[in-house]
Amino acid sequence: MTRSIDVAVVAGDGIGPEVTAEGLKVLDAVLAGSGTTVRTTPFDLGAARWHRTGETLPDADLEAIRGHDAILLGAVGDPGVPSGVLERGLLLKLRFALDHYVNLRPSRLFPGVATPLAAPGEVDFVVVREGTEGPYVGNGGAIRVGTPHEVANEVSVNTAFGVERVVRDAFARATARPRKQLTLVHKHNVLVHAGHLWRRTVEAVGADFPDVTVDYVHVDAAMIYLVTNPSRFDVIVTDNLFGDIVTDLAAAITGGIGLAASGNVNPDRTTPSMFEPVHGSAPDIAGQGKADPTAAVLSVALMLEHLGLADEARRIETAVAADLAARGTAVRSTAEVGDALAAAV
Ligand SMILES: NC(=O)C1=CN([C@@H]2O[C@H](COP(=O)(O)OP(=O)(O)OC[C@H]3O[C@@H](n4cnc5c(N)ncnc54)[C@H](O)[C@@H]3O)[C@@H](O)[C@H]2O)C=CC1
Ligand SMILES: CC(C)CC(=O)C(=O)O
Ligand SMILES: [Mg+2]
Repeated sequence: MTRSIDVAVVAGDGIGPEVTAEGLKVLDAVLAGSGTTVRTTPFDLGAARWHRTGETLPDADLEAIRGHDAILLGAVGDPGVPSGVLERGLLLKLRFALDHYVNLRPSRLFPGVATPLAAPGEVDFVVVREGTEGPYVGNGGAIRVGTPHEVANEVSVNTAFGVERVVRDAFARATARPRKQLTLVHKHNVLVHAGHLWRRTVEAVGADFPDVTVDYVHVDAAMIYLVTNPSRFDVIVTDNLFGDIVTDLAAAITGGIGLAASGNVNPDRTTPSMFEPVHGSAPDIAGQGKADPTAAVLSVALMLEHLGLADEARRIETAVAADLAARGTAVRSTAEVGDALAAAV
């Protein structure tokens, strides 16, 4: 029986459209002849739309996106748009409105990939970053702006409901992995209110997962271990801000930000989940055909896995692994990498 999947595409800004084009190329190639067809709908959202109309994510677009099976996003953010307008008004609005409470960010050091680490060992962990709360909710404000007496607050919101559901998801992932180990990363020695909620929640939920070994690392020390002993991590669960920071370092130690994929997942499947590279719009290299599209391609694999197309996801990962192993020091354009991966799947 033929199956059809409907993907909303928000290519966005900077290198977003460049890497997304390669992701879609590989998506088409991997589904060719598979019995699954894909229909993609591009959404004109990002800096160009904002410049033209002043809009970031109007309700009509959000509702149209909601009707798809999944979303593929490139990146948003542009030097010509005030910082935060697109990041909050488009990207975070999508994550919050669609209740993407699990921000899934796998980190794996593929064979043959250069790492800045002296002794990496085997690196294969996943960060389960909370996606709808923390300091990113916009619970803040400023007074006396621009004066020497300015006061600016950005309050981190952590609800028992929100922490419990993401912690439970992280435990479920840990229990399904061979090592069955979960590390809570936080800063409960200082952030005692939020930190203790996270700690108590991990303790309580852990009782339902007796086969999972649990430990705790303060976020500052986690930065040490990610560099000195990343093999110690299997599943990391953490809040929205810490997870954002941890996963850029995780990318850097596993071959660079151009390889790091992510999923903004609604595990309850009441809304379409959204898949995107961990990186941003990289205005410093935009338009030069230099961006590595591998992160976007691996994000397509995460999307296929989420949609129940595990074989196709594995084929993409296998193609990426082979491509990375063969890369050496050759410099290839964005399209050359995409073409090679599309041919390989
Ligand atoms: N998910 C999203 O849409 C995100 C958007 N942003 C936005 O992107 C803009 C730029 O932010 P930055 O802090 O510079 O982060 P960035 O991730 O865009 O770039 C950081 C560094 O990584 C490099 N880089 C990024 N992606 C690459 C790729 N695929 N291949 C090779 N090199 C790559 C860039 O050239 C730059 O040197 C800002 O407007 C920011 O708010 C940042 C992070 C995530
Ligand atoms: C631009 C931020 C809202 C997002 C970000 O840096 C991320 O999700 O990694
Ligand atoms: Mg980030």
